[in-house]
Amino acid sequence: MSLSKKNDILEELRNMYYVSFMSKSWNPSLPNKNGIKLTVEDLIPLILRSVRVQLTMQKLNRVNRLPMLELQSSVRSSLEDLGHHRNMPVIRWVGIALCHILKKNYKGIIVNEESIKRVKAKMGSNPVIFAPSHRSYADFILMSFLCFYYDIEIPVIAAGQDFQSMWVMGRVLRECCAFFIRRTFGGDSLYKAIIAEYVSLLIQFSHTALEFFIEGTRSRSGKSLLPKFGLMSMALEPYFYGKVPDVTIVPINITYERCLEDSLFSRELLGAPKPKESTRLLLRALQVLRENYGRVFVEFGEPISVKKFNSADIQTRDLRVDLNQASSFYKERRYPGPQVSQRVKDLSYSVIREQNRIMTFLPVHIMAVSVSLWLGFDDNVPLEKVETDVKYLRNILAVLGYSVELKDPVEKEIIEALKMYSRVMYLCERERTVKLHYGVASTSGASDHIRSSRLTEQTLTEAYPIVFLQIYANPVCLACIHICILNFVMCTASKVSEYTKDSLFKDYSFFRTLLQVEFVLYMEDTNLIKNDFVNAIDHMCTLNLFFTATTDKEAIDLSNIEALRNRDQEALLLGLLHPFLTGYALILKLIIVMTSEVPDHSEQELRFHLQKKLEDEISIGHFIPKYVLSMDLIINALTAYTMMGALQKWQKGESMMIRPIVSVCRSIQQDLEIRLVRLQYLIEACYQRSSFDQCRKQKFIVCKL
Ligand SMILES: CCCCCCCCCCCCCCCC(=O)SCCNC(=O)CCNC(=O)[C@H](O)C(C)(C)COP(=O)(O)OP(=O)(O)OC[C@H]1O[C@@H](n2cnc3c(N)ncnc32)[C@H](O)[C@@H]1OP(=O)(O)O
Ligand SMILES: O=C(CO)COP(=O)(O)O
Repeated sequence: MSLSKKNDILEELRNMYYVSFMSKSWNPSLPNKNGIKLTVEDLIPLILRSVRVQLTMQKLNRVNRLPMLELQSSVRSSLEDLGHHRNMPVIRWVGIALCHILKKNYKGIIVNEESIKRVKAKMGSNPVIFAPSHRSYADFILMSFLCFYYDIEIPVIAAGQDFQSMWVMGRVLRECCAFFIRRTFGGDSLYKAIIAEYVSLLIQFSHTALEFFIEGTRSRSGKSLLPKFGLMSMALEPYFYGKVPDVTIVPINITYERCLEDSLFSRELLGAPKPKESTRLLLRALQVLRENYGRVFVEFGEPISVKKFNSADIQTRDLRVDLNQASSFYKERRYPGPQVSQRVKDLSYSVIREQNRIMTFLPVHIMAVSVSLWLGFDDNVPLEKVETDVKYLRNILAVLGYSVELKDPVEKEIIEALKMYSRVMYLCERERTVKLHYGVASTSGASDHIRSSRLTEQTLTEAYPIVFLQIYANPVCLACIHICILNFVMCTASKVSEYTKDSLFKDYSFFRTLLQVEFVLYMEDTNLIKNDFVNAIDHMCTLNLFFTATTDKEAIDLSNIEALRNRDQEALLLGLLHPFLTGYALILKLIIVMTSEVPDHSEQELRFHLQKKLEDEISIGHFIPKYVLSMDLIINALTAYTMMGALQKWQKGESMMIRPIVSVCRSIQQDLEIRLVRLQYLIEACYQRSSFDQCRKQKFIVCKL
């Protein structure tokens, strides 16, 4: 439970006139006092004259025979098109509309003020990057709104180009400090040079913060996504060129009690395409936003000084180069180079870790874990069972150091949360059980959208509420991932008592590697991996799961193993991994079968093929969580298997092709499957013992993988 001072800014706004709040006289603090106000008009001449853009234009002129004047005017016009403005009257008007929308749809916007104060105290002497988590469109709106509220200059924000084409809104966003970038730069060297220079100049000379979403897109699954390195690398270039003394990166976490896009995300995970950004859709969405979206929690993380981060390594001094060498650096494309690239990677993963460390947990996250797990056995989950699980998980999250907003009596909180999600789950008062509403997929205002998925109507009907719930359970999996892996390894080992610290570490590392994409687990820092392992063991000692503390650092104490086992907690932790490991094992099996007939597939085609095949597996009646149908899980598994050398990818024309390396696939399969059968057996045993007796029980069939 967090002791920090939390302020509900909506409570204050409710007692104010929006117009007077938004028209207050405003003297914001400047993230970088050495900088100046910069908009696109100031930047255009600097970018045109820059060594980088000049050299790129000269090359295009030489190689492609494009006239210099034409190139210059194309740079100017694309900059006029993509660049940001800071139009205070527009920001204030947008703010007035926002006050109304936020007040209408949210119960509270709860901000850890201490965390903002800490960040403000560290700001001022060098460039600042705001790096929020990205789970909703509401993220960037809230960020700018909070900056206004807490008197911090509005940040300049990197927005995807798709927003630019929105009628009127594209213009409005630009006036509110957004600049637009393509989602991917491909081989367009001039475009890349323009954006790199734009970002570099902002970092060097702007007095405001640069904000961007390091994940590059909203996570549909509630978990983090792998970081993108492109923008981070550009933003840190001035530091590595010695043009700025330091850069401060501020990781930020925004947690929603109910995410505006949860229905949409559930449909997208089941294979429906993302609707294109448009003002018409936005207005329609605003009209239908009549539900209660609960509270939002905002936490600013510990600011990361890039200089300090780097000085942890003795070679850092070599990484920074003399400004006078810039021209030869651009010519020879020596930035970033392998060492800087590694540092950018390390930093980017650290940002995601910090965003996750400061997550807030709400009743819905915790109860979603319990309901999702037991729904695999029965359509009715006893309220009493959910309550016990919620108490266990609350304790686990608190031991892991997370902020948990869940008071006693727990039952009351669960019932309140159920009301907020009444579209997908409800309390059956008579039986005192939690049930799901099936069939909501096509009645939730977008039947055509979900039908564009390739799955059958029946599958969609059944899978939609489960995928919806899993989006809320997923942050808990992310938070508990290290103890989940250790618990899984211990529970499913053939001879637990024979484990040494080394052999345990080996198995932990194997499953960490398998889940590295799913849970953004960094694999390139051996110290970090060891630390995570040791901390997980400590946490398990505190939770009385398997281990007791020992004075010998290299040993683990397994002497008391049976006495320590708490089967209910074990089952919950196993349940957290169940959908992922089942999905990964099935995907591997299906790939081997499919590719024995046709060895090469395009990645795109393979994803949809796999989703259809997984649907068949589910329909045969095996005990398989329906979340395995999630496109996010399928894509993550394919990426992880590629990283592990089980799949080989290559470009063929426009398509990315995939082929399995069967021997590697089989060896992973062996390690995975035997343990999975044990996992399912253990969860079932827990189900049989627990308080489900009053409910109808279905025959449990262990999934044949
Ligand atoms: C009062 C209230 C008012 C309210 C008022 C409302 C406010 C209203 C504001 C609106 C605001 C809207 C806000 C929308 C929010 C989005 O739209 S979020 C989506 C847009 N933002 C982002 O995507 C940011 C993160 N993305 C990136 O960083 C991506 O890398 C990029 C830059 C988009 C490019 O992506 P990509 O082409 O897929 O490439 P990627 O793999 O990342 O790598 C690109 C380059 O990085 C290099 N690279 C790769 N790895 C490394 C490494 N480790 N180290 C260094 N370099 C590396 C590669 O070498 C490559 O370079 P080249 O080889 O091409 O030279
Ligand atoms: O990233 C975005 C900015 O909010 C929007 O695009 P996505 O739909 O890819 O999340």
